[in-house]
Amino acid sequence: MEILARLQNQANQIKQIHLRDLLSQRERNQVCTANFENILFDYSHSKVCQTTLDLLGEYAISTGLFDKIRAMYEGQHINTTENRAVLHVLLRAQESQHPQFPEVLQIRERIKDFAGKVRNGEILGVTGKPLFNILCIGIGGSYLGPEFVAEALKTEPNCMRESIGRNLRFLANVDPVDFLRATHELDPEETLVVIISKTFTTAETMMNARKATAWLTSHITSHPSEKVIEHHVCAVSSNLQKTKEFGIQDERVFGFWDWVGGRYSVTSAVGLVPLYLHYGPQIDLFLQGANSIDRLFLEKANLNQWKENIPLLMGLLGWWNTQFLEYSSRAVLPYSQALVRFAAHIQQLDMESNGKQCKKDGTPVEVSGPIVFGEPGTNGQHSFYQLMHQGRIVQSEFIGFCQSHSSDSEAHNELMSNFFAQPDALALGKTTEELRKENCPDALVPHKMFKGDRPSFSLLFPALTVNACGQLLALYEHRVAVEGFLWDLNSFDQFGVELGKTLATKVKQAIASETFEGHPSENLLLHYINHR
Ligand SMILES: O=P(O)(O)OC[C@H]1O[C@H](O)[C@H](O)[C@@H](O)[C@@H]1O
Repeated sequence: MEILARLQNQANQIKQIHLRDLLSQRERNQVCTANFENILFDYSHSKVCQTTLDLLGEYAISTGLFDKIRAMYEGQHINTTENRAVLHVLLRAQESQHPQFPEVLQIRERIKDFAGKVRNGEILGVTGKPLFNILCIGIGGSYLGPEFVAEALKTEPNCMRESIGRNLRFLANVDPVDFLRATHELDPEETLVVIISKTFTTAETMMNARKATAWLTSHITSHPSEKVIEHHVCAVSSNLQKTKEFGIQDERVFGFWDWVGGRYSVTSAVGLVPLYLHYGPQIDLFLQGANSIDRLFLEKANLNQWKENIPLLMGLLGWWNTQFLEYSSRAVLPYSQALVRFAAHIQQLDMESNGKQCKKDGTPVEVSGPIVFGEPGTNGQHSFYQLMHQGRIVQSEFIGFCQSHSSDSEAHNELMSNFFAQPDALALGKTTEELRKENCPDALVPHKMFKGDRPSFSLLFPALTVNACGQLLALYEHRVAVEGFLWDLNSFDQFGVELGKTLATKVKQAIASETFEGHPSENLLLHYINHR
């Protein structure tokens, strides 16, 4: 029988076996783990057994998954619709034969040198003040990843020390309110604006960039505006022509390459410029962490070792859950307030990569990437976990840390007790018999029972160090790639974001001329004009 049919058979069978029963098999549970540098990946709470794993491995081989992974690292143009390589792994490589690697190192060194000089006061604002504030302007991939990392490291003890007296702000939304919030109480004389845009044409970013330069030059009037921009603005982009046109000197522009996709650009200058400016050389460890997972992912992409390859397992399980068990949504649940912006980054990474309608060859797909959402625990428990326990079945991904950034071990234990309890509650549920034993009134039994059988996996790290933050990033980048490879999608383009942008331009013209007759949104537009 064809492998896909056998997987389908296996899915039909395992759907009949409650997770309670799967979890009662201690030997099975012990097999359902992988460990790398003391990161424990435990997928015993997923709907898989030994046979499922064997079939998933067989499918991975038959579909050329390992070759696809190697092709990515080799720089083959796997982003076929844009004819580009996908080489974000090169950005954190320690060594490489790739012809562009010297350039990668050179930019990295330039960023570190520039950041070091800003931090030690060698580079000052135009009026001679230190540049304590970094205002990053960018959106989508030029914003979400850097913000997740900046937040994750805010309370990491070394980073906390390195960033005393400094401010790192992000401005993404074209909503003028975001501008007000991002610049609130910032002294322009002490502010360095970093304009981050791969294309340097994104409407929101360009509008905010123009506003920010106007904000700087209107406040700092002691010097000509070109001088103010020269001292207070730098850029990250792969479009050096556009940065020049904007008036930014080349030595203040940190480039990257078309083989770095926006949502995969955290370890390019997109993330490195803000992060080195704010946290200093600590960020070396972030790159090392990402690199350690890159090596794991590549080195164990083979027949004998794939069960030790955590990102590959995460991808296989995600694909299995979505394609065969038909769970259409996924919750990313870090038990760490420091990861407050992690889910936002993963939403873009996952949904922009794998939310696709056709395969690489253009044939339509019925199922592709799931809906992704998330929130740190325990906050999420008091919000949407109700649905996860008694409503729809959501593939849940728990991320926890043995040690906290804080020395309050009592509160950390409290947090982590929830991290351990929730996957059990989802999987085991609570039966009517159990409720009756507790003398639950009959009328309440249907409301209080939990069917259970809801799958999850858990990633347990020793601590949210700078290194671990890089590891976490790379784990998710590669799991998304694996799922895309299994579906045979191009996970590296994003044509689905274009139509809305085009229509917005037309609406802007309609608003300017106040002509909406026959417009599909005529009702709303008229209301807007009348009430603005
Ligand atoms: O970095 P930029 O060129 O400004 O692009 C910013 C973002 O906008 C686009 O619309 C895409 O949806 C994202 O993938 C991209 O990261």
